Order: sequence, then structure tokens, then C-alpha cells
Amino acid sequence: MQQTQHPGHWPAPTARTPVRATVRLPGSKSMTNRALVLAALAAAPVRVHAPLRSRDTLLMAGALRAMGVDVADASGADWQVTPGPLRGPAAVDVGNAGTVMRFVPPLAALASGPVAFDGDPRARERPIGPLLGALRALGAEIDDGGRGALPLTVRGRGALAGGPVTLDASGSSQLVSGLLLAGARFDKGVEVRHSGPPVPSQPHIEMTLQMLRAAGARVEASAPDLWRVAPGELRPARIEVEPDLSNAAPFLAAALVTGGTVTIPGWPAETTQPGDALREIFARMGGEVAFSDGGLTLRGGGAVHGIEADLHDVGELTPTIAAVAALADSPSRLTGVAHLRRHETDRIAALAAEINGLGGEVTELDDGLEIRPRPLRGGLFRSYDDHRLATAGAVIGLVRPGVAVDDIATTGKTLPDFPGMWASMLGDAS
Ligand SMILES: O=C(O)C1=C[C@@H](OP(=O)(O)O)[C@@H](O)[C@H](O)C1
Ligand SMILES: C=C(OP(=O)(O)O)C(=O)O
Repeated sequence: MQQTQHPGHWPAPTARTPVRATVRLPGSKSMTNRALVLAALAAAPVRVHAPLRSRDTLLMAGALRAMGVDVADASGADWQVTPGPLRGPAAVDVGNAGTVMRFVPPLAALASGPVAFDGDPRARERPIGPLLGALRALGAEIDDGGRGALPLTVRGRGALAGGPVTLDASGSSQLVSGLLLAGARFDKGVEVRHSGPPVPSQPHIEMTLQMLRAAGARVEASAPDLWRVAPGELRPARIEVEPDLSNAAPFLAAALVTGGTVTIPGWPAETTQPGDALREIFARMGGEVAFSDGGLTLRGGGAVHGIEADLHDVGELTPTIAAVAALADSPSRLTGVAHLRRHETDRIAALAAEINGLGGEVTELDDGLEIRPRPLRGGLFRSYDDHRLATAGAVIGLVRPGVAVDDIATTGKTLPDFPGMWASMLGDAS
């Protein structure tokens, strides 16, 4: 394993030979946190099978427990969720989890008593204002000191009128998902209309609709930017969580950039997860992708090509794609992701700064990145407390000796043991 000159930082291991591995991924963050919310609103206990246990999902479980929901460990690392009347007073730490800060306030509006929300400093800068406006229009009382941001208190009164509401969700699809997930429990259900520039991350809205339907909700999405959830009971009984395909990105990228082979078992044949787009994106960048009984396999062909891609629908894949693009044999142009500037960090600025810090030539666009591959050198790759920046640094480090990531522990937001998984993937190759 290559060591670096940055004590205290994680020396990204270099692959001496092509990576050959099977990587079993933990559950999807997005599905786990939707499952927990739907279970908390259900009419009977719910088994959540194969959930992700990471910072974001433990924060969600903690938020629900604080409001009176029992989230208990069950056999096989499942969670058994026993809903109860939602209640305050309660305090919710959202950390830097977009799903917690946008999915839980609508539940708090249904609680009897005040629920206070705060989180990491960055969480106070992430968009939530349109959700607060929508909840007020649906009958909720919220104290946010006029900031339209965290910290805030939702003064629940045990029920919410619900009905039609319009908001601008161009900042985050989670503003829509949050209203829809709780909508079946509003007295009149909810009719959400988006008005503004296009909503990003459509697959995540589709995931919300599909999981609501599976839980027994009556859902309508027959026109663009308009979604309806009828009032009614939720009875999901059991929710299966798929492997996290967005977290497959750095592992598949490892096969691509080292000319190796990585298999991800349990890759669903059909899914709403945006990570499924990696099959096409990495094929365009030079990988050979195939399903087999063992799962999905990506075989690197040696050459890595640049790509022009609008990533509006799959924004959370951008950091890994940018890392691969920086190692390609031709330039790339990644667009449609202005909203990434208000993710865990300003991902557009951070990716440009860190790749350029290693000798790259990356230009920021308003809504993306232009990446001209240059011979990269070792050096410090800062993560900005962003799990996907940290794993992007790890990908570059596989093929450029001497890269160090400053805070690899930040990967715990969505992966409980990234360094261990990375070391196992490398095996004898490091
Ligand atoms: O609903 C979800 O689970 C998510 C939606 C997306 O958010 P944005 O629409 O804010 O990008 C995505 O980036 C995030 O990682 C997870
Ligand atoms: C944007 C992300 O997370 P969050 O759920 O905090 O928005 C992400 O995981 O890439």
C-alpha cells in the first residue's frame, strides 16, 4: 500500500494490479429512510428488511424515536418499527441528512406538541424554505425566526388539514418527497404542484411514489410537476431495502480505472434508484457491463473515455463520475447539476478545487463541470465533510500514488465501513 506525506489523513491505497472483487453493498440510504418514515406513519408494525445502518439512517431512526415511534433491532439486522401516536416535545438532530431535514418536518406537523429541528452547520444552509411555506399553507405552525432555514420548531397539533399546495422544488426533489410521504395522513391528503425551474432527481420522486403505492397509498402522478396522495391508511407490513446503487459508484469506478472487474451482488433487475444509470454511464466511459446470476459486473477495458452528460436526474453520482473523468483519455462536460452547490458541500466548487489541486484542469460551469484530463500527481484531496467527495478522492488514489483524503470517516454518512470495504476490494491488488 502506498503511504503519503500527510499524517492524520487517509492514505488512499494504490492498485498495483487490476482490481478483481465482489462487493456486497449495504442497503440504500434513500430507501431505508423512506421505509422508516412510512413505517412510522403506518397503522400496524412494519418489518424493514436489510436496512442501511449509517449516520443518515441512524439519525432518521433517532428522529422517529424522539417522536414516540419504536424502532427496534430485529433478527438478521432488520428493523422492527412499531408506530405510535406522534408526539412532542421532541428535539431532532438532522445531522447533514437531506432526507431527515425534509422528510421529518411534515411528520412533526402531525405530532401533538412541538418538535425542534437543528443539525450540522451545513444543514442550516441547505434549502428547506419552500417546504416550510408549503407546510404552513397546509395548516402547520412553524417557528423559524423568518430564516426559512434550520434551526426551527414545528408546533404540531396532532393533525394537519392538508389539501392542494404549490412550491418551488427546483432546489431539491426531497421537498416534494417529504410532503408526499406524509400526505396520506393529512386530513385531506395532499396535492403538490411544482412551479419553477425543473425539479432535479426525478428517480427519487418515482421512488417515493412507488414505495407509497407499495404501502397501500392511493397516488396519482398523471401530469408533469403534479402529484396527489389521497388520505388513507398505510399498511406496508414488510419493506425490502435494495443495495445502495449510488454507493456502488466508487467500487464500479475502481474496476473501470484499473482495468479490473467488480461484481455487485443483488443489483435489482428493475429499480427506481438513480444509481442504476451507472450501467449506461460507465459503459459510455469504457466499461463493459453485464448482468449474471452473481449480480452486475463491470469489466474495465483499459481505456477510460470522457463523457458529455446531463446529470440533472442523477446528481448524486456526479462526484464519482468527475473523478473517473479526470482520469480519462478525452475531455468531459457534466451539466444540469446546479443544485449540487447546496448539497453536503458546494460539490461543483469542491470537485474543481480538489482535482485541480492534484494538477487537473477542471472549469466550473454554473450548472456543472468541464474536465480536461491532465497527468495528476499525489497530494491532499479534501472531503469538505462530504462522503461522496471522500470516495471520489479514493478513486483517483487508486491510480495516482500519494493521494490522501483528509477525513475518510465522513463516508459514514451512508457507508458504515468504507475504508474496510475498499481494503477488501483491493485484496492482493494493493
Ligand atoms: O430523496 C432522496 O433520497 C434523495 C434525493 C436527492 O436529493 P436532491 O433532489 O436534493 O438532489 C439525492 O441527491 C439525495 O442524495 C437523496
Ligand atoms: C445529496 C446527498 O444526500 P442528502 O440525502 O443529504 O441530500 C447524497 O447522498 O449525495
